Amino acid sequence: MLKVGLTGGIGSGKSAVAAGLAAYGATVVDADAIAREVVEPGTPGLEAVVAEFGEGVLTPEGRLDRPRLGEIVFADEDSLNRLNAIVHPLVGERSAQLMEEAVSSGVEVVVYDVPLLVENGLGPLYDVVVVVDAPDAVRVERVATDRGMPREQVEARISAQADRDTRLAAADLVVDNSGTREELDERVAELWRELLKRAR
Ligand SMILES: CC(C)(COP(=O)(O)OP(=O)(O)OC[C@H]1O[C@@H](n2cnc3c(N)ncnc32)[C@H](O)[C@@H]1O)[C@@H](O)C(=O)NCCC(=O)NCCS
Ligand SMILES: Nc1ncnc2c1ncn2[C@@H]1O[C@H](COP(=O)(O)OP(=O)(O)OP(=O)(O)O)[C@@H](O)[C@H]1O
Repeated sequence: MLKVGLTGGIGSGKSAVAAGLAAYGATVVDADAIAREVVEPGTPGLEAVVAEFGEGVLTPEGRLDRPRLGEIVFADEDSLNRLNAIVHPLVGERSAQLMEEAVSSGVEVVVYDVPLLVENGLGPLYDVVVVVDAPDAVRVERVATDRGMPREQVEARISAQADRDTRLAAADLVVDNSGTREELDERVAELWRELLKRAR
């Protein structure tokens, strides 16, 4: 069994690679999805976020207003640190549980898909660290076009993350996603062959 840490900056194509690996048979644990679950209505996580940032970060329906909170925290490092201090321990705990379940299920490859692997020093927890890489300008364009996020917001998130060279320095394997989706599919097929080799 091989434990893979999969990371990449915003818009690198990390989720696309994770989906490809899942299709080949890997079990994927998704940190972004867990980070959403731990602040669902009725959770201690959401209560803690509201205690820190006020009712202004809730929608009229009482859900977390994610774009609003994003505007606040990615414009101010201190706010981002305070949000991370609430959410990251909850994500860490739930992820560890799910990773353990996946490992004991007997699957060959378990992938933890996490944007902040390098920033949070999580590399040593994995047998292999895979970095999905594309130039910053390409990432900004993809997220702005596909997700409709304002370019300045994408740029602010890039600034809040490790820079490209720092992330690449932590990689055991790099998936280049500067090209087309078809080229990415080919890279993912190669990656899967390499991971299976290392798992066996
Ligand atoms: C600020 C929030 C509400 C904005 O929500 P939104 O739906 O707009 O973005 P989403 O959560 O889907 O994240 C999209 C991408 O933004 C980047 N990003 C998110 N959180 C962070 C962070 N704390 N630091 C740097 N980049 C981040 C990542 O590349 C991520 O893949 C949300 O990102 C959040 O709660 N962040 C703190 C928790 C966290 O660090 N999550 C990341 C995985 S643990
Ligand atoms: N090779 C590619 N060519 C064009 N678009 C791509 C390519 N790879 C990914 N995309 C698109 O770019 C966007 C970002 O990709 P994806 O969501 O996989 O990135 P991510 O690294 O998971 O981002 P985030 O950190 O925001 O979760 C998506 O809309 C995706 O469909």
